[in-house]
Amino acid sequence: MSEILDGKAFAAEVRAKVAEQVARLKDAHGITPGLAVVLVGDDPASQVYVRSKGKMTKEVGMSSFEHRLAEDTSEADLLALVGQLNEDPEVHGILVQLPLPAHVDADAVINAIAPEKDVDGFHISNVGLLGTGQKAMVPCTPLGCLMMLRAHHGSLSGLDAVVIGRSNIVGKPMASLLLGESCTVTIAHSRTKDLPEVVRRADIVVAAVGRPQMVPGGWIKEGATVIDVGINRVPGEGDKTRLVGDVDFASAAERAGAITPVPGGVGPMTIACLLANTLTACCRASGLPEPEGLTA
Ligand SMILES: NC(=O)C1=CN([C@@H]2O[C@H](COP(=O)(O)OP(=O)(O)OC[C@H]3O[C@@H](n4cnc5c(N)ncnc54)[C@H](OP(=O)(O)O)[C@@H]3O)[C@@H](O)[C@H]2O)C=CC1
Ligand SMILES: Nc1nc(=O)c2c([nH]1)NC[C@@H]1CN(c3ccc(C(=O)N[C@@H](CCC(=O)O)C(=O)O)cc3)C=[N+]21
Ligand SMILES: [Mg+2]
Repeated sequence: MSEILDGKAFAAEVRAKVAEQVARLKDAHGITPGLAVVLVGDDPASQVYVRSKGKMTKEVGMSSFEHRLAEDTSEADLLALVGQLNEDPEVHGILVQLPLPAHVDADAVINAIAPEKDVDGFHISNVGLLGTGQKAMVPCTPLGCLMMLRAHHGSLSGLDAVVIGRSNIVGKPMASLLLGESCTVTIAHSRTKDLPEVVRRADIVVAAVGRPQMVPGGWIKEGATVIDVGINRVPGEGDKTRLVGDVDFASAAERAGAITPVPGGVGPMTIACLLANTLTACCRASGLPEPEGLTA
C-alpha cells in the first residue's frame, strides 16, 4: 500500500505560513495583500470555487475583492474592469475565473492583466519567464503539485516524469517545472501512442486529463509517485454525485509508492498556492523580500 499525500493537510500548512507572513506585513509595514477574483456568468462549479477562494483569502488575513459579472458581459467591459484592477494599489493579485463565455477572447483578457498581478501565471510574459527559467508567477495547480513532490522526494533530479495532458493551465507548466527540477520529462496527450507503456516507465506520474479514472493501477510502476490533478464529478449513490480523479485510486494505491487522493489532494493545494502567489506578488510590488518556501 502506498503513502497518501494529504493535500488537504499540506494546504492548511501552506495557508498557515501565508497567514503568518500576512500578519508580519501588516505589523511591520501596514500593508494588506489583496486578491481580486472576477467571475463571469453563473456556472455552478465556478461559483463554488470562487466562494471558497474568497473565504480562504479572508481567513489568511488578506483583502478579498469579488467581481461577479453577468454571462453576457462584453469583452470591452471585462477589459475595462481588468484595467481598473491593474491600477488599484490595494489589489496585488488578479484572477479571472476560467472558462470564460465563448463570446469573450480569453487570451486577450488574460494578457490584459498586469503580469506582476497575474497570480494564475497565465499571462504570456509569465509563461515565457517560466519557460526560460526566470522568476515568474507560477500557475497554482502545477506549483501545488511541485510542492508536494519536493516534500515527498527531496530532490527530483534524474527521475522519469510523465505528465498526461498538455493544457496551458496544467500540463505544459507542470512539465516546465519538472524540467526545471532536472527530471526527464515526457508529455503525453490524446495522440500519444501506447500511453500505458509510456506511463509504466515513470517514477512520477502527473495526470491532468479530465477523464474519470482513466489511468488504471496496472499502468503504474511499482513504487512510483502519482499526482492526480483530475476533478471529475460522476454519478454517486442514489441521486448524489461524487468527485473522482483521472486515476483509479484503489488500484493505483496498491502499486504506487505515494499517491494524492481526490478530493483532498491537488485541489486544496491549488487554492493555497493562489494565496501564496498573492503574497509573493504583494512582496514584489512593495520591494520587500519574497516569502521563503512558497515560490517555485
Ligand atoms: N485540482 C485542480 O486544482 C485543478 C484540476 N483541474 C482538472 O484537471 C483536469 C485537466 O484539466 P485541463 O488541463 O484544464 O484540461 P484540458 O481539457 O484543457 O486538457 C486535457 C488534456 O488531456 C489530454 N487528453 C484527453 N484525452 C486523453 C486521452 N484519452 N489520453 C491522453 N490524453 C488525453 C488532452 O489531449 P489533447 O491536447 O491532445 O486534446 C489535453 O491535453 C480536469 O479534470 C480539470 O477539472 C484543472 C485545473 C485545476
Ligand atoms: N483562472 C482560473 N484559475 C484556476 O486555478 C482555475 C480556474 N480558473 N478554473 C477552474 C479550475 C479548477 N480549479 C480548482 C481549484 C480548487 C479545487 C478544489 O479545491 N477541489 C477540492 C474539492 C472541491 C469540491 O468539492 O468541489 C478537492 O479536490 O479536494 C478544484 C479545482 C481551479 N481552476
Ligand atoms: Mg480546462
